[in-house]
Amino acid sequence: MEFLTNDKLLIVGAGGMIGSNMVQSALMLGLTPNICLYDIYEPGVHGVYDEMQQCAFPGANITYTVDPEEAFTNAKFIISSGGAPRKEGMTREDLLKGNCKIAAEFGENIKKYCPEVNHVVVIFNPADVTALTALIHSGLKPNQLTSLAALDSTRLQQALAHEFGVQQDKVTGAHTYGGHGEQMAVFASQVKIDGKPLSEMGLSAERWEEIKHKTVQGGSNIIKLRGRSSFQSPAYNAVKMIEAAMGGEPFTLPAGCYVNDDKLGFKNVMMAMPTTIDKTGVHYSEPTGTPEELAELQKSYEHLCKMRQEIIDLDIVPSIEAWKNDNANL
Ligand SMILES: NC(=O)c1ccc[n+]([C@@H]2O[C@H](COP(=O)([O-])OP(=O)(O)OC[C@H]3O[C@@H](n4cnc5c(N)ncnc54)[C@H](O)[C@@H]3O)[C@@H](O)[C@H]2O)c1
Repeated sequence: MEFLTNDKLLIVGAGGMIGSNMVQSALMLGLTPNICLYDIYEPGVHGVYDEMQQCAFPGANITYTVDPEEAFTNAKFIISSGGAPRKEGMTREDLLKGNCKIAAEFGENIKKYCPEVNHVVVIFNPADVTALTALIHSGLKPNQLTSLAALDSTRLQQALAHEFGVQQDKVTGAHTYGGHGEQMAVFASQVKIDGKPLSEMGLSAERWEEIKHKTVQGGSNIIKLRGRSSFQSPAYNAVKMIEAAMGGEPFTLPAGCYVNDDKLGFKNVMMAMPTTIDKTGVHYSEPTGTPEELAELQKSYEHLCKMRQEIIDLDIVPSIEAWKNDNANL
């Protein structure tokens, strides 16, 4: 089997639903034969390892461990879903304290065992804040660490495709920016349906509000339908992000990235932006939208700043002025 690279890919949380699906997706897409599965729960990760071996992927060199040193050493690419998922009735923000503590340790493991890592994707929620925590503690450059935010956009794309009865990939520019939570900013002005601007499709303002609501509640809806948090779509999209960082097809759905930009007025946050991930890391551009959309984005940014303050108050990360002591790249 042909692989994109031979570099070591570490999957953190590999015993869980997203993690185990990522291992399988990475092998099916031929990313690398060298995949290490890491989790704190031995029977779970052991079971996933056995299953993956029993798939008998040609050329695969899969290992598993519950020892962070063994896991992180020599890792060149990392994806982490290693944290608690939300249950019915919970928001992503409800996971903040526990998962941000895990994110701080995750960042420290990177700094200690694999400072030479190329790219890291953080999935566990609230992903913008866990990713920010991991970035501060890891010492990595901002373009080396992204968070999974794309599902909000693919949910919007799905809803619009259903609305107009078109194939999903005929809906373009369906993007959400800002936080990956209840306060995300859903943008309509760049959307095209089979090449035609959404504004010319006769969609009522009321119907658009319903579609927006459906997009924001997309993750909760999966929990209602399946009795658990989504796992196939996050697994696939996170693997596509890391594939892009390995030099495969660039990833162009919005990713969460570090933004500290005087011109845009967004300072010291991780948030979804118009982005491209390629072999050189993540690159963002300025979001284009109507004044109303940009005002929504501003609100979403302010919500992220509030959550950032919570992790500062909890002493999970230092105050912003002191971030440089942990990470000279910030
Ligand atoms: N960003 C997104 O779009 C998105 C989408 C869906 C789910 N999620 C989030 O992804 C995370 C994982 O979801 P899941 O469904 O795979 O959950 P899961 O419970 O099935 O798996 C999580 C795994 O992480 C492991 N784990 C816990 N703490 C760990 C640590 N400190 N180090 C290593 N491993 C650890 C657990 O043992 C478990 O095996 C959740 O936080 C969920 O909310 C994010």
